[in-house]
Amino acid sequence: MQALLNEILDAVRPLIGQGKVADYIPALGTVPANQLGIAVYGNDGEMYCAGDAETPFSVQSISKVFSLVQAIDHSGEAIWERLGHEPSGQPFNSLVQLEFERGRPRNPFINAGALVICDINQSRFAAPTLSMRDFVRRLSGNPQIMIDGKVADSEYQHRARNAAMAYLMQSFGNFHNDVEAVLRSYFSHCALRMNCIDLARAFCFLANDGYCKHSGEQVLTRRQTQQVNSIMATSGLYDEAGNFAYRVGLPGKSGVGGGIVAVVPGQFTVCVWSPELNAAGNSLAGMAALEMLSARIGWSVF
Ligand SMILES: NC(=O)CC[C@H](N)C(=O)O
Repeated sequence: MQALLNEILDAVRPLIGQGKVADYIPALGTVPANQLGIAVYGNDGEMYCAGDAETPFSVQSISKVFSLVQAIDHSGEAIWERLGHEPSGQPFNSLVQLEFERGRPRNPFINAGALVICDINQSRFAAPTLSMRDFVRRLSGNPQIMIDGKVADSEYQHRARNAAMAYLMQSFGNFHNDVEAVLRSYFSHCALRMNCIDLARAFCFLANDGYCKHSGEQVLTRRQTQQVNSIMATSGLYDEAGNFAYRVGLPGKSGVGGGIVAVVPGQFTVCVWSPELNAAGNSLAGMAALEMLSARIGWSVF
């Protein structure tokens, strides 16, 4: 495995230069593009990593999985009255579908859906940002994980599009808390700084029937775990979810910080990171690395 990871990173490194680091959030635009890391964490507790696997980055939309899991844990099936679990076929920050569908987002992994999930959690937690930070610290086994205040502030300064979505949903009666407060929570989740090792560990319960070994927590039931993985498989990479299923064949979740996490149910979690994105907002070299890994090991769930 170790040799394979080194080989894959060498093979995909030449792709760096062909994508574009996200700069619509100015604090992300300054991240050096020339970085590439990968971590594979087995259910047996073995960790393999290569490249910049220990360099923290902004998890961005990968946090949408943690928010969804918190919402399922604390609000249960009722959350699906507020949003769906259908792929959107639209960019992650699209507004058009939201108006047509009367303020009910297609799924929890596009921005509108994640904002509704944060609104649901805002009603449940006295301190949503701290609850989230502590949740990921437990899941990853790393008590040093922090929220990058500069990134969160930068996102809040440039919140027009996310704010538009939230206010549109409020106009349809699908938003219950103060919009600005929920936006703050959402941005602080996105601004969590974690590295590939942290994320591979934090997602391991999704490869292990909902049980997180190192924290001793049954995070989700077996059935809920299958459901979250199914939404990752159909919607985790926005309008590129089909391409990801075709090329990688695993439940996955990406973020505009350049991270992608993928789950091999019953076996492994993988996190790959490289900041340059393709046109859909997914890590360009990261996709290629996961495709090679899944092809070489025959990991597709399909
Ligand atoms: N796809 C992403 O990672 C988007 C998250 C980002 N914080 C946003 O709201 O635009």
